[in-house]
Amino acid sequence: MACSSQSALDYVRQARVHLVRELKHLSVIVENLYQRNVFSDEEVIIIQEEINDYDKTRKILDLVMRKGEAACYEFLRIINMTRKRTLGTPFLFPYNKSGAWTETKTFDLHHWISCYSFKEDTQMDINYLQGSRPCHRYQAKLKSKAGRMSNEFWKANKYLFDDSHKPDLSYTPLVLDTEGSVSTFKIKKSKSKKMSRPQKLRMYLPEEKSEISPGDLLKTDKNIVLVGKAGIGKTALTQEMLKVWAESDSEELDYMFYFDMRETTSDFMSMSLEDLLFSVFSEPDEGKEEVLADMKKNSESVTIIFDGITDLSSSVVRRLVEKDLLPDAKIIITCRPDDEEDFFSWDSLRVEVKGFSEQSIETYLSATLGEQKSKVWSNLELLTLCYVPMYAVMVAACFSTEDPQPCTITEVYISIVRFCLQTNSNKTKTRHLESYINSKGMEILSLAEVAFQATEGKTANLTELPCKDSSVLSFLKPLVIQRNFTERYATHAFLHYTMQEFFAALWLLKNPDKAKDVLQQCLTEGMKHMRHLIPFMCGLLSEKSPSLMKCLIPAEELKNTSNWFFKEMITTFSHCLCEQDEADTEDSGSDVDILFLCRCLYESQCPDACIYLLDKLDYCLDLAGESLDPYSCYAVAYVVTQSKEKKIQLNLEDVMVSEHGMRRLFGCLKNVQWCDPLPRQLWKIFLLGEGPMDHISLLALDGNQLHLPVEGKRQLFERAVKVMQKISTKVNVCLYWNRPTPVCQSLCELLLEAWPHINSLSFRKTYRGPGLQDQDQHHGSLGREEKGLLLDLCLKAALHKGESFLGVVNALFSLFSVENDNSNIYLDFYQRVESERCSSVIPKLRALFQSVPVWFIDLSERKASILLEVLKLQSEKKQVVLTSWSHEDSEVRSFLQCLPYISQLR
Ligand SMILES: Nc1ncnc2c1ncn2[C@@H]1O[C@H](COP(=O)(O)OP(=O)(O)OP(=O)(O)O)[C@@H](O)[C@H]1O
Repeated sequence: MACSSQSALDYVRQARVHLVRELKHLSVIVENLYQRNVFSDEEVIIIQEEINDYDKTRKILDLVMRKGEAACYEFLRIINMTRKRTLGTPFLFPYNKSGAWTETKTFDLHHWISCYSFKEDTQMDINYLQGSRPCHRYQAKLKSKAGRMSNEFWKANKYLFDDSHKPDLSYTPLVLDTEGSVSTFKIKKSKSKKMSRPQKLRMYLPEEKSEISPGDLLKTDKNIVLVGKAGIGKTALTQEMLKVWAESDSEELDYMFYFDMRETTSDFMSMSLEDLLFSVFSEPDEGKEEVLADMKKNSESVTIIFDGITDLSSSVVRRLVEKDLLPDAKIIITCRPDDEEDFFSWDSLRVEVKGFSEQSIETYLSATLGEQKSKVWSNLELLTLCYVPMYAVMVAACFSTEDPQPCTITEVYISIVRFCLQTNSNKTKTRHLESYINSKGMEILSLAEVAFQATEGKTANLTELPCKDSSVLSFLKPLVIQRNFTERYATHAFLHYTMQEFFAALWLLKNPDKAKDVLQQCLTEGMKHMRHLIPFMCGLLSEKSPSLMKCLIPAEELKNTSNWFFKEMITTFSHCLCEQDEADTEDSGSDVDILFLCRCLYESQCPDACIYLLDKLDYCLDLAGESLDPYSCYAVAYVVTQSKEKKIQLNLEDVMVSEHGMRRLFGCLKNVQWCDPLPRQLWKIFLLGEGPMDHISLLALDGNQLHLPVEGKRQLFERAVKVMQKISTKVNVCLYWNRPTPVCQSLCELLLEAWPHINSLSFRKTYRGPGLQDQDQHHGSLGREEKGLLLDLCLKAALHKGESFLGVVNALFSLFSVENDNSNIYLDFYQRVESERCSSVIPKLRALFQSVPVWFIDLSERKASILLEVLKLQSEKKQVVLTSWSHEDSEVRSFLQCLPYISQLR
């Protein structure tokens, strides 16, 4: 290696003979030398006047060497920084396998320049021109076009979102698989045990194996085939590559072109390279020939993207792909799996675009929906549907609108179908879409038919493809099924199973005679999966649905079907619900429950059908034990809200609801009977729910009352304390006993901590004890349980509350409304202290008992010895009123011992 003290002049001189032969892009070298003030204007002219490149090179070298050491050093720097262009392609063979220089006649200028040891100087930041000015200007033009195209691509779908919720759409990482071969589209017939529906749906989510970014793909110098299903993100990926390139600040002179083959294929047929690059994409503002020549000479600096290629019928595209034109250019093509065949033998990197991983779906939904994300996130069907980015856009767009516009699941699917058709009809304007759907009616309905047959046959593989129309194919992906080692067959499947169910429902509406059978099938063990078609049928029958249906099935036919369908469905399913109730089995096998019916009716948006169902259910919706995602809450709230004249009885025992769902349910509570145990159920849901809940609204709903059971999870009571501490007004606490039991420790702790925030305490018993009715016991005499609770609390206060004990006990007495009867409760308290052997607190009781002016005692019920102990504790004699007498001698004797402490006896 040369050392830094090495003379630049000598270094150039030694290589002069090779440089004269090899140097390329002389204009670049001259321009850089001129910029660095090595050459003057006159010298540049002198060089340009030389006739051929050989003479030009000699002139440059001679002039530089004549100018001495500094000029040669500058020359070497320029060669070093522009070596890719000025030294041409490097030779590899002068080195042996271990990298040592071998005797050879060829002098490698790349090696030569890399051996010169440059000073650690500031020139690193200087921009050296890599090509002529027109080339650099053209590169800048292409970069600005690439940036613009990418921006326009991401903006194009913004119109789908509500004006108030327009998100900034941008690239979200896609799962890119470079390991798979064509066979990744194969699926093996699994003999493993049956999977549940959630398991099956989760299978759609691709797993991220190794993260590959668009930037990584740009860096590889291989050609690339991006293969993926319709709407999976191939164009988005190429647009992101354009953006990354446009924003890169590398000094390299390179060029990038993008062609949307769906838009331009027909024009490409007989085009020249120049026309393709300059006329179709972008024309240089100056030096057209020079730019084209530069690209031809340095074809490794050209990248061309052909997006959505279906064949190689255009000769210019074929010649580029086959390396007949621009042999070192990097060609990137995107195609759907069906069209990949033409590129099997192409020397390229195959990248399968697999869509969004679960993580990316979350990122995408957070970016587009923010907090509203939970509406989609909690619904596995919709969540897994979003692995196809084109579907994710529509899901996000549908849910981006806030209430009062309800969005049913069917509406989301209809929007997706319309969006796919629009994209596939070569971006037909929305206003032309209707006629496009009309013209494709046959194809769409034939797809619906195969969807129905497959669903009925419990398979996702479509036995036969209805047609090869692209509008139909955009919902499908090709599959190769491996029957055994030797046998395979090609088929198709929907991009998502729920899409198949949607189309199957569509077919049923075209063939309503079959719908009755399907309703019956839903109730059988073997065919219960058919129930997933019913909500879609209801949604498609809805008069509010966007106009997909009217393009496919005459409105009259739909009306005829809806006239009987909802009633038939409710009768069939509610009958099955009654049978379940009678059999009282948890698992009837049909999986049709009230929640399912509510979902169907929400999809239908049909108030009459809701009333029909409520009537069948006696206006009672029992949702006990259900887990209600936000969508289910929308559905329940919708059904309840339809009952304007009669209030609904709602059972929410042990129901799980998210905060978002709760907000929905709140809206319908005015139509619900507000009585036990609903308030307690709601408080339980609120306090045990995840995420922040709107406690203020719940308190406001019911006279500032907080309802709590006397037994429950610790978290329930801990959160209740926090709620009470947070709000400024005191709350009215209502405690529920649903069996005769002491209250749990956590409740005691709550009351001892939160009593300053409690305005009143009331008690309700929801059990029927001997001689007891359902009770609502407010102030007044205490029942056994309440008294037990009060004494527990007083004892705990005595044990743990130190100085503040008196204040706490008095506050508790007043909360339990026992002022008028206090002497009895004091005796009870003393008795409890003794029985618990807490003698250490007895001295504390003196101050408490001091305030009692008269002691009342019923000797038929209480031992006189207790009175004696209590009287002894006090420093002065007290009045005693004896309300009943004991006939036991020992009691009489005990009482006589009290006399010295009594001032007056009545
Ligand atoms: N990585 C991504 N990040 C965010 N949105 C994406 C992404 N990929 C795709 N999308 C969204 O999905 C829509 C469809 O994607 P795209 O056009 O890239 O699909 P495609 O694979 O090229 O489909 P086709 O085969 O029909 O051409 C895009 O308009 C874009 O809104």
